[in-house]
Amino acid sequence: MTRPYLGNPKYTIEVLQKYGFVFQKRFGQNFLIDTHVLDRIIQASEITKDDFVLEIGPGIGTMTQYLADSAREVTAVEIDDALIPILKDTLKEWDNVNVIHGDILKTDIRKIADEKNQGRPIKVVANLPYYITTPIIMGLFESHVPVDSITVMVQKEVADRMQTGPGSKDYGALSLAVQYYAKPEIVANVPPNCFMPRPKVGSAVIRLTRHQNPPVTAKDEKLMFRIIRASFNQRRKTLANGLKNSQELNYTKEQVEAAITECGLPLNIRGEALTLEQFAKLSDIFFDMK
Ligand SMILES: C[S@@+](CC[C@H](N)C(=O)[O-])C[C@H]1O[C@@H](n2cnc3c(N)ncnc32)[C@H](O)[C@@H]1O
Repeated sequence: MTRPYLGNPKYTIEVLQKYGFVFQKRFGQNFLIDTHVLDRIIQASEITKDDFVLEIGPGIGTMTQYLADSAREVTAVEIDDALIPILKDTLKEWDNVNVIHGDILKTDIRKIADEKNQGRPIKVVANLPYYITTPIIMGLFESHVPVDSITVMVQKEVADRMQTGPGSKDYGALSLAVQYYAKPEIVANVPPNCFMPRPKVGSAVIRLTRHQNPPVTAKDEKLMFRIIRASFNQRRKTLANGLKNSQELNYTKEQVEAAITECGLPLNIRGEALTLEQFAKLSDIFFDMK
């Protein structure tokens, strides 16, 4: 039989009306209603029939249907109680989908990867709830869950921040953190009319392909990220001032200035001018001072 695919405004409205569904702003609910965008996400994620896919926030199951067609198996984690019976209905024709009712930030993703994919790297695909984009992505990287790639719809501005390099106004702690763990590539810009309801901001699909090994090695990864955060905390200040005034670090003015000089950088340089390599070098200098 022909499966009842969602992914266009007519079927989406039919499902919403059938269940009397009310959108919850607090859950960042903007459902995709454009088949071209769905095709582009599936294509960019390069899913094959060997892959296990984790979807975050399936909504009414629109993208889940596409993922289930392409992947070996899909697990989708959805927080909203009201969507669980809807997903049961819209996904009933697919036997390779498992829906977990819960909060992704409290979900043991490593356990899912172990049970469903024997601990091998999984693919993550999602139209993310924008209010928790950064904790979701950083949580996936920092917890060292085996992940091959993350292909996600995010706010356009956030996608730009993830992809950009030194010197740009968008460059910051998020750019460096993402680029330490993965290679970012914006694969589509998506206007508000591709969603129901329409978000107030533009969106973009970004693919983050996990590095086998980070592009730089720092003696203490956590220290390097504390230094990065401190450097961007006060954007208009120099790197030296950011580091001196940081609550997270505990270095004297003399130590900070000595480290910056040893790194071969001028004392008036700003954090946004440094590459990941330079932050790693600076972090090692501080590490050796202890
Ligand atoms: C932007 S919508 C995407 C819905 C669907 N994937 C689509 O593209 O049409 C985000 C989804 O994430 C769900 N969500 C929000 N916060 C969540 C959380 N903490 N854990 C799991 N799902 C969440 C929302 O209820 C919603 O279904």
